[in-house]
Amino acid sequence: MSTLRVALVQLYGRPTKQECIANAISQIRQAKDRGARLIILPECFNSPYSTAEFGRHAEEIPRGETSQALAKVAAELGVYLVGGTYPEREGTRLYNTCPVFGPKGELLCKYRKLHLFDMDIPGRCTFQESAALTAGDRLATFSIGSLKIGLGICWDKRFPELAACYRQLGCDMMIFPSAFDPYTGPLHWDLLGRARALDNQMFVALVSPARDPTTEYVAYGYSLMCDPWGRVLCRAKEEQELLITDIDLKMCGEIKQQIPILRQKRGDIYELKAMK
Ligand SMILES: O=C(O)CCC(=O)C(=O)O
Repeated sequence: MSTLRVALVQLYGRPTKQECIANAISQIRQAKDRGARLIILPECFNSPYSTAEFGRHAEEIPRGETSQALAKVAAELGVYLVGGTYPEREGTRLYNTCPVFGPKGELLCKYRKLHLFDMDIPGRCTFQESAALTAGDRLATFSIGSLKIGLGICWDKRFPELAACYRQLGCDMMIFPSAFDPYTGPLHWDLLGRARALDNQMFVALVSPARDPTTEYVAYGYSLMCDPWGRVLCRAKEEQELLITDIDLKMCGEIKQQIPILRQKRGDIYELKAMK
């Protein structure tokens, strides 16, 4: 496999969970029709992005209705499906979780957001995910052929150590289902995606909900894919959009030869270690 066709599915929220799922599935089918093998949904795609709503929308993963619907469509279409994120319930705890389904509908892995989004920019954006959610406690990867992919969620991309740990584990791509806001979006979205890609010489996909000014939390939009050179390969606008891109996997090996920074790390002076 030297190229991989990837779909970044930027979705509007819908009034009910069932309508959100139906909208996602219709876009997933279109992505498959356009040849995508890896399909990625945005953060919190089946629920309003609101600490007051997470509990009402939460479900067990993979037993809940969203996971069942995604597993079914992944198996029917034979695709790799990164199920964006949705609120997960386990016992009394809630998590912001990204499940990944394989082409047989199997759950390949699930990742729970490690760094919770607690931001306070007065008059611009205040959000306290930690008031409702528990943070995850481990990394998660899956592979498509020889391509190893690491998962993070939105705020996680602000932590360069996380992407660097995935790099150490051999990942050549990171996927961040995300939902930046219209204040930090223009300032940091591209920059963080490009920086994580360039630092680690990997592809980086950021997938956002579409922008809807009528919702309590307004998402930025502008889903994008960066290549290992730190270039933006493709970028959505603000509306719902299905973004399809072919990534050239040879690029990962080439840049590592040409700019061999990963081999030049000074393990005798500093060290980075993934604990789990
Ligand atoms: O990092 C930001 O500016 C926004 C983060 C966010 O929206 C999230 O983690 O869901």
